[in-house]
Amino acid sequence: MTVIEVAAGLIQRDGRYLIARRKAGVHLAGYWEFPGGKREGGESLEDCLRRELREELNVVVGIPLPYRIVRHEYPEKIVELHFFRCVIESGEAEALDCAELRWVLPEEFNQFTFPPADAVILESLQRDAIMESR
Ligand SMILES: Nc1nc2c([nH]c(=O)n2[C@@H]2O[C@H](COP(=O)(O)OP(=O)(O)OP(=O)(O)O)[C@@H](O)[C@H]2O)c(=O)[nH]1
Ligand SMILES: [Mg+2]
Repeated sequence: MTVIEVAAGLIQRDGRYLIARRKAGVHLAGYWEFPGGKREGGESLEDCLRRELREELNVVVGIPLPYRIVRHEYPEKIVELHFFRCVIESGEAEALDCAELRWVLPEEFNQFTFPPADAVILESLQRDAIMESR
């Protein structure tokens, strides 16, 4: 099975992260996720992320900082998710290509259903928040 490369943004503001709910009719419909999408030919992962965030949210982000890479096998596909930390440089996020948007604290992540691949990232961000509050 071919591996699908995806770039996803951990967009932080005032201790909260921007999460998006996937639209009906797509892979993992209704799940909450970190905005982003598939890399297109010739594009770097950073360029991919910035394009996806423009398309999905109509925002421009500053230089994305690599956070973690997670490879996950779904029954129908293998994804390699490249998570980047970033902040919005201009624009206010709009739900252009998702069902709903929320700014949430790491301690609230458990109230939302994320794709199984995201579990390690959610735990990691929760740990970071605890460390930063010390
Ligand atoms: N964006 C994003 N995708 C994720 C996350 N976790 C996860 O398993 N995925 C999976 O990675 C793939 C990302 O593709 P996508 O559907 O966002 O791709 P895209 O924006 O390019 O849309 P497209 O399907 O219209 O080309 C999906 O199969 C999705 O289920 C996540 O936190 N963020
Ligand atoms: Mg997407």
